[in-house]
Amino acid sequence: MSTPVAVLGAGSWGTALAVLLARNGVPTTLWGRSPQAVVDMATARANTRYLPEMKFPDALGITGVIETCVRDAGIVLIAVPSHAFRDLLDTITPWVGPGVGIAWATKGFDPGSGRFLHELVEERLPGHPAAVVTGPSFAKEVAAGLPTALTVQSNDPEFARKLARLLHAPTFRAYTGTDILGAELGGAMKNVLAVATGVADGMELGLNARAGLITRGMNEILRLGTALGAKPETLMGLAGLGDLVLTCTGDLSRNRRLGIALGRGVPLKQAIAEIGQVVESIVTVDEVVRLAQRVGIELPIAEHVQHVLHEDMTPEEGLRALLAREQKPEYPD
Ligand SMILES: NC(=O)C1=CN([C@@H]2O[C@H](COP(=O)(O)OP(=O)(O)OC[C@H]3O[C@@H](n4cnc5c(N)ncnc54)[C@H](O)[C@@H]3O)[C@@H](O)[C@H]2O)C=CC1
Ligand SMILES: O=C(CO)COP(=O)(O)O
Repeated sequence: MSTPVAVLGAGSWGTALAVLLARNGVPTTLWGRSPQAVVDMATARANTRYLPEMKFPDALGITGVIETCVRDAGIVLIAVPSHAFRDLLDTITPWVGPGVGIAWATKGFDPGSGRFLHELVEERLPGHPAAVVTGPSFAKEVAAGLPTALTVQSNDPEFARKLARLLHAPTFRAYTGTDILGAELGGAMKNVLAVATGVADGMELGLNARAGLITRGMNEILRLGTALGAKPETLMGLAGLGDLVLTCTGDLSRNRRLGIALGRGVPLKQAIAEIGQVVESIVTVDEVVRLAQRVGIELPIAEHVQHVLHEDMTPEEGLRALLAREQKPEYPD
């Protein structure tokens, strides 16, 4: 029998991954925080709030009891928002068995400390195989069975291969690698940059502006990533460029939709409420800017997204300030 997997977090992404695993014949249990949501999912055999279109296979277990779920697992896959990651990890740490692999599909940093999620995992569960599962993957498209490619980057190549094998399906390709930091950085930064392209599109600034922002955004990912030790190939791969393109151009993206709403003049609070799901850029932007300041890297687009999200700069002022920056070489010689 295949390794049992506990998927923690029953939002749209945790649900999609759990269903994918269960359809592949992997014994999978999906844990949700809300008792009512757990009852509803068990009754409807679907996550009617977050991903109604994806019916649960009979074999998928649903639970509200996190301790048993984690104790019974050979792999724990965390899919809660980044703001909930540290507390969840602290909760489950005593129940994780020896050698159990820890994976996460969360995109972002530990808010407040700005630490990478893999640092939290390695600190609490030293010696365990650890992996980030990331890449261009809208839950709704996975639910619809549309072709998707993502990457599993791990400190343990055997664990990466195993997890990728469990996820791999006829319309779901899972690649592997060893650059956790690069993959995490790409997945976090693309959310911030998607707000910028969303703002430009909301202001109807045209396709040239969108392409310019995506490309200069990629430059920001590359500069910060390589300064922190990420591999350029990871940043130019599924976890970086791939997810940047998806999130900056795909209207299913909540981060892009936030930008579009702001660009159209919708107030921040109203835009967040209308989206009604996690919008990671709101917390991630502060950590990205802080991280860049720590290593002395300027990130004009990310910094202006921060001004617009948190410092009362209007989208118009943000874009005008970006355009008014001094002329410079496209990249250092
Ligand atoms: N939806 C997508 O297409 C993708 C999402 N992701 C990432 O997955 C993570 C989760 O996002 P989604 O599932 O999309 O969010 P969502 O907005 O669809 O659902 C959030 C879920 O997290 C749960 N939650 C919130 N606080 C919690 C806590 N303290 N403890 C436990 N559960 C808690 C909520 O009850 C809800 O079930 C994010 O980091 C996101 O960037 C990554 C790839 C694709
Ligand atoms: O990470 C995602 C796709 O890869 C989902 O993006 P949003 O969180 O912007 O919806």
